[in-house]
Formats: sequence, structure tokens, C-alpha cells
Amino acid sequence: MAEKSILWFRHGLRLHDNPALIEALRSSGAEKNTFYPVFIFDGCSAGTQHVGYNRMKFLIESLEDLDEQFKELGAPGLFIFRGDPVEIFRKMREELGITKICYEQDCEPIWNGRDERVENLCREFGIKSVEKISHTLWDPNRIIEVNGGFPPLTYQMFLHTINVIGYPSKPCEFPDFSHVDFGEIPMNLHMQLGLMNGIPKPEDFSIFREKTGSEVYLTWKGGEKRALEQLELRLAIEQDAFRNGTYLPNQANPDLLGVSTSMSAALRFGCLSVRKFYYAIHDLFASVQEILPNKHPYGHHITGQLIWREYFYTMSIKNPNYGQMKNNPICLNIPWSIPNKDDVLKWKQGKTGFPIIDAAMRQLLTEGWLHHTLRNITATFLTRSGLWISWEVGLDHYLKYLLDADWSVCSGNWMWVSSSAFEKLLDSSNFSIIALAYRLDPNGDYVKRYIPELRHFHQKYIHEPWKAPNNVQEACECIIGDDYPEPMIDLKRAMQINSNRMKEIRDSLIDSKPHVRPSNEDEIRTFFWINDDISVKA
Ligand SMILES: Cc1cc2nc3c(=O)[nH]c(=O)nc-3n(C[C@H](O)[C@H](O)[C@H](O)COP(=O)(O)OP(=O)(O)OC[C@H]3O[C@@H](n4cnc5c(N)ncnc54)[C@H](O)[C@@H]3O)c2cc1C
Repeated sequence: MAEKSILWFRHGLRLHDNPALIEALRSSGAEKNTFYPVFIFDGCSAGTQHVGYNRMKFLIESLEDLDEQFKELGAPGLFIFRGDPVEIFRKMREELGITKICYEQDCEPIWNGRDERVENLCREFGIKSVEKISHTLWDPNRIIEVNGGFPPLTYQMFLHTINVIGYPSKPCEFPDFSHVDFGEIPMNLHMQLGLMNGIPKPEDFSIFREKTGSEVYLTWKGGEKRALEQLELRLAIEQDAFRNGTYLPNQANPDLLGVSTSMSAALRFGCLSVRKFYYAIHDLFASVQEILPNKHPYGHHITGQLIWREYFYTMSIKNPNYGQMKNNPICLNIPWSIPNKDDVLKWKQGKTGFPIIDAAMRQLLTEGWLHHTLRNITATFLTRSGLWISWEVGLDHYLKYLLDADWSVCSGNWMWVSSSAFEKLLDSSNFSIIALAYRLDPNGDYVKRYIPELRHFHQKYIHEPWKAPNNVQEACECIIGDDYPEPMIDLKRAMQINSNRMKEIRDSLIDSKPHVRPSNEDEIRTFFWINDDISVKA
């Protein structure tokens, strides 16, 4: 029987490797299906509940890209609605006779309520609903099942479990549209259904650019076509690394200023399939090995960053409180101080008086992007190193502004960095933020890029401007305390106090029950992307 089917895009904003799309196009008889590609601004899907300008722009560009691709295929385009999916699908059933709704699995528990409501509607109206897994490499539920019914408590246990399951499924074929007619929506239904008139802008949702005083240097563009081009550039870099006997090139030498070759925003929205990325790197590695005289071991470590992503997703799916301290079984309840509004604001707006923190926080607001090492430094400063403020405050801010903000991945990283779920860090020494700043940004070019006040500051004092003598400050046209803030805390003292706090609470918080923890010291270094030659001791 011919179907009238919908592909409900939420993440997975692409045509390639999209099993839900293939399912929506599948016809069981000789007759052609009628197909409607749909995205709904429902106030939460694709992380739109709490979103800043850059991520909203990236999302809209990704929808525009899909719209163009569907038009090239002969469709009216992507149908973009604003409203409640249940109401929209109910009307599409009543008015257009929809028979099937297909979608990619959104495995995080924050989406369960939305999906249950749509599944209930489908049951009530006899509409088929089909969910396909392609946002993750493996089905997180299967990993939990194989691990004995609970998520693996360490990354090493996680690796063991996925080794038992075997390699992820390969990406699927490009969809065949020759057996469908593209559905139309009559004009008289546009208003009723909440169909948007063309591609919206962030401003249509009252979302505006942040005013930070910094220029935009790194620009990002959403969409499948752009993601696939970016993938080619990224693979060329991976290939060089493999030829030189290394891997994870993005992590090896943190480049704070260069054009980022990160795929994370594209993966977050599913403009790039994670399976395509995974297998492109693994196939490339295998082909390079063929011509190398000395072979390197093959395994998951080649795409370690993607495995961490899987790990955090798997940790969260049965834990709706994963993004908070309260009732979160894997999170240690560290007694953070009650956040002082002014202190939080200084951190968020990049006015702490510590240039590396401030440059990073302003880059986040301006561009939506932050290098991983800077995420670590700013998160450590907010929590266990400097201000002793709960990671939940940082998570909330990152979730709003990061282009790649992902509830599971972001929460997992915040718990990790603040020592809230991986207690072994509790007794490790704090990072020396200043030493790391000089190491990562020796000439202060990064700081000067995002903090115009320090543009002419003396290189010697660029990461500790408060130490510059008055005549140097005058000569650099930046008086600390007037033009740029004094440091908001005595960092060395705060680090000592916080380190003692961690030691004190360590034994009281950790009991003998099994809990989430890092597997070993090496893993901590790898996670922080810290080369052996970087001294991290305070
Ligand atoms: C406090 C904090 C918050 C973070 N929040 C996010 C977030 O919301 N979304 C996000 O994608 N990454 C997050 N990360 C992880 C990491 O910083 C980014 O994924 C990374 O900077 C992306 O750049 P890349 O060059 O590794 O991208 P790629 O190498 O292209 O990474 C590919 C993918 O690997 C995954 N990945 C890479 N590093 C990690 C990691 N440490 N943990 C889990 N997955 C990882 C990401 O999904 C990314 O999309 C966070 C890190 C910290 C310290």
C-alpha cells in the first residue's frame, strides 16, 4: 500500500546515511509514496529551548541547506512549522491523510516526553511510527544490556563492552527518491498548521547577536553540504597525521588561533553522520597503513573522541537528572558555594581580570566556539580551581552558547572537569591556569584578538597584566582596574584553598559503592588534551 509519510527531522539534518529517511521513502507496493520532509520549531527540538544566536543561526542554515536539496530533487522544499508536533501531526493526519511518521532516535532522556506524546498520537490515530538509530554509533540501550543492565562505570569498561558488541553498522546508501511523489500542503492549511513562510532568521525568535566588543574571527556555516566539504579538509589532516605515525591531530597541538577543523557542530545537528565520520577515518587509517613500513595498531583509539561522545550518551540515557547535581546518582554532591551573581556575571561576560579566561568567554559569546583546552581551563576556573561555583552554572551557560552544545556530552564533560563524577581528580593538583596560558598562547595573540583593551599590552605581562608596572600600563594604554579589570580573586590562594577542600571532602563523599571514575592517570591527560611536555602543576 502506498504511504503518506513524514520524515520528522529533529537532529540528523542530512540526506546521507539517514535510515529514517530511507524508511520514510520505502514503499511496500507498486504505487508511489507521498513524502513530506518536516522540521518543527516546537521550542525544544534540536536544543532550541535554551539557545544563543550562533547556534540558532547554524541550525537555520542547516535547514536552509536541506530545503535547497529537496528543491533540487523536485520537492516544494522542507516544510518548516512552528508549533506543537502533536497538533501539527494530528492536523496532517486529518487533512492530508498521513499514514507514517519516521524519525531518527534522539536517545537523551530530555526528549522522551516529546516523543511519547507523538507515539501516543500515532497509536490513537493508527499512524505508523518508525524510529531509527543513527545519531550514535551504537544503540546505547544495547550497550547497557550487554554490560549487564547498567551503564559502564569507566571508559575502559565501556571500551570492553563495545568490543564485545563489535564495530558499528556501516553508513547506509544514499536514498532513492524515484519512488516518491513529494507532498504539497494546500495554501488554506498553512496558517492552521503553523507553516512558516520561508526560512526564518534567529531574530524571528527574538534571538540576537551578543554585544561583546570583539570581532567575529571564526565563522561557521551549518548544513550538510558544508559539513561534507569540511570533512574532506579534516580527512587530509588526519591522513598527514597517520603518515607521521600519530592520530587525533586536532588534539595533539592545540591551535587557538587557526581555522578550526572540528566537526563537532556538524555532528551535533547531524549534518554529518557520525558513522560516516567514523568509517572515513578508519578506512583512511587502514589505507595509509598499507603503504607504511612500520604498522601501527588498529582500534577505537583512532577515533577516541567519538567514543567519548558515545560514552557520555550511554551514561545519560537512563538518568534524566544527568544535567544536575540533585538526584543524580553518578554525581558527587560537592558543597559548592552559593553563587554570587556578580561573580557569575564576570565569568560569563569575560571580565574576571584573567586574560585567558576572559578571551575564551568572550569568544564563546561572539562565535559560539571554544577550543577544548579552553573549555577545560574556563570550566576548571569556575569550579574546582578558582571560584568554587557549581558546574551546573557553567553547564547552563555552555548549553546556551556553544555551537555544539549537547546535553549529554556537555554535562558529562562538566562533571568530569569539576571532579564531580570522576573523583580521582579530587586529589590531583590543580592546573596552573597562568602557566598553561603562557604555554598555549605564548605571544598573547589569542588574548589580544578577543580582548581589544589588551591589544597593545606588553607581551611579558599579557597573561598577568596586573603585574605590569604603572609606566608599562600607561605606555600600553591600558590601566588595570580602569580599562581592564583587576583579577577578581587571588588565584594562587584560591587554588590552595580549593585543593585542601577537595582533599577534605574526598573521603567523606566517596563510599565503597561502585561509581563512575576515570580508568587511569593516562586517561586524565588524554581527556584534557595535555601533551606530556605541558606542565600542569600549580
Ligand atoms: C566543559 C566542556 C564542555 C563540553 N561540551 C561539549 C558539548 O556540548 N558538545 C560537544 O560536542 N563537545 C563538548 N565538549 C568536548 C569537546 O570540547 C568538543 O567536542 C571538542 O572541542 C570538539 O572539537 P574537536 O576538534 O574534537 O572536534 P572533533 O574531533 O571533530 O570531534 C568529533 C566529536 O567527538 C566528540 N568529542 C570530542 N571531544 C570530546 C569529549 N571530551 N567528550 C565527549 N565527546 C567528545 C564530540 O562529539 C565531537 O563532535 C566539551 C568539553 C568540555 C571540557
